[in-house]
Amino acid sequence: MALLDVLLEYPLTTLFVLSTGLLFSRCIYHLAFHPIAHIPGPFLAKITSLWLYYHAYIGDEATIIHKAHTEYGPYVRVSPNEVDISDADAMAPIYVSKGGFLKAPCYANFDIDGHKTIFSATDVEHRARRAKAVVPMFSTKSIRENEAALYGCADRMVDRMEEEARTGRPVNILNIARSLAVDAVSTHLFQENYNGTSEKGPRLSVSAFVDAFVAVGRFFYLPTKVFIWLEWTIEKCMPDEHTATSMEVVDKFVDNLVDQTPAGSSSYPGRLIPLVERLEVKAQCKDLIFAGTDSTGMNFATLCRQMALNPDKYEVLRKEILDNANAGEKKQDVQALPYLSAVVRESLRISMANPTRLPHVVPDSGWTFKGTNFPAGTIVGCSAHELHFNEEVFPDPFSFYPERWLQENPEATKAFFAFGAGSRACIARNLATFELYMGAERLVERDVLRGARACQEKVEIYEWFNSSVKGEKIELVWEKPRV
Ligand code: HEM
Repeated sequence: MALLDVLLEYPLTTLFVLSTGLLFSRCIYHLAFHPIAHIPGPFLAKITSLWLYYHAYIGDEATIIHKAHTEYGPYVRVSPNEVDISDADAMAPIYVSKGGFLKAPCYANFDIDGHKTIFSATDVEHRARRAKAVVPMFSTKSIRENEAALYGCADRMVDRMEEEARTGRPVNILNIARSLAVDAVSTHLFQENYNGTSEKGPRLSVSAFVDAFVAVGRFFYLPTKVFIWLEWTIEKCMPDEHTATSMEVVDKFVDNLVDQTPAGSSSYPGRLIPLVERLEVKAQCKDLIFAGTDSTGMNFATLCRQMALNPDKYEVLRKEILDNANAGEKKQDVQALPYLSAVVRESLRISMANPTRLPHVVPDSGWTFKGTNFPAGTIVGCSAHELHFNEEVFPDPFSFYPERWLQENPEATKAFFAFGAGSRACIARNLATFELYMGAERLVERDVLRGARACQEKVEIYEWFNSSVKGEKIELVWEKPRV
């Protein structure tokens, strides 16, 4: 009774002592008794998820986790219940075998307008119904049948780059690469060209919309309820005119597209209309505009920048492409050209369009990997940053060196993670790869990159789920403007 009297007499002190005690015992639990207490990691990451939230927010997640791997080895506990694995052998069990582990619940933070998308859905059945309807559009056959329209997009992109190069001012090739990407996605999947390549402004009309989704990556790991609340607060307290305008432009494009698409049409929205309500079809289309514009844009801009930085490699590529163009009956499909293939792969390896972990959940049966136990419910994953910059597999990993792909190299092939892996790997990898090949082919054929110089010494990024280029520019300048 006496203790109770003391506690009631000093309520604030009591509250403080109780909450400190609770917090302390929670830390002890996470450090010593949690089912993954045996996995090493930074002290703060072991006791609280705030460590991961913070590094995701400031955009140095991949770098800081890399440092932790050098200290702790291939498994790093990055939050009380989450492990980052820097071993390519882990890709098969996590992402591939028997459909792989399920995506982690935090993918719900990428839902659009309250709808689960093909990308964000964690439920296999939910995703499968929608994906089955649209997956034929991503086949090589379907892309080949639409080749002429897609090359039209590439030609307009080259015209635009040539026109901007002539000004003698720095040219934001990220903007131009994004315009190719949005045109290719809309032309092929929506059967309606967004026409980004014909825009004249310094920033593509779709860019602020895309960047707003990219910025969701800052909060990727937050519990979804917290995320929704935070997003709402940011929108209300810090409205951004650019983003609002861009959202409106994209909404209008998608509204018209979906409202005018008849059920049974062979386009992407037409295939979804019989299955789900139109509001969801619109959300699925917006998801493609985001996913398709951002990653392909970043990769194509990286390819152009690397060609400008490496004139000797550019000459090798140009010779291969011109020889092929003049080969008459022996002309090969561009995707069979070895040096171009190596340039595309190396750009995908080095671009860091998606640098961080793709988190999945260990199933009820638990998982033992190379003698280490990961209990059911643990979130595990690999990242492109760890796999692509592993110097044992890719010597001098930060250098652009297409030649590393010219010889058979099973270790490098195994570690290639640009599109993820397994059943949830990028649904559009054929389309994205085709865009990179045809864009490069057309640019090099017309010799547009000759004389281009990279303006930035280094392209710095926020290491979010989809990386964001600091300053939103990757610039080249043509010192002797092309005539
Ligand atoms: C070079 C360009 C691209 C790269 C590097 C890329 C990368 C990725 C990666 C890493 C994933 C796996 C994400 C995860 O498991 O969490 C993914 C999934 C996805 N991507 Fe891409 N992507 C590219 C282009 C595209 C394009 C052009 C589109 C749409 C037109 C697209 C649509 C999607 C969708 C819908 C998913 C979810 C697939 C699923 O979960 O079933 N991507 N992409």
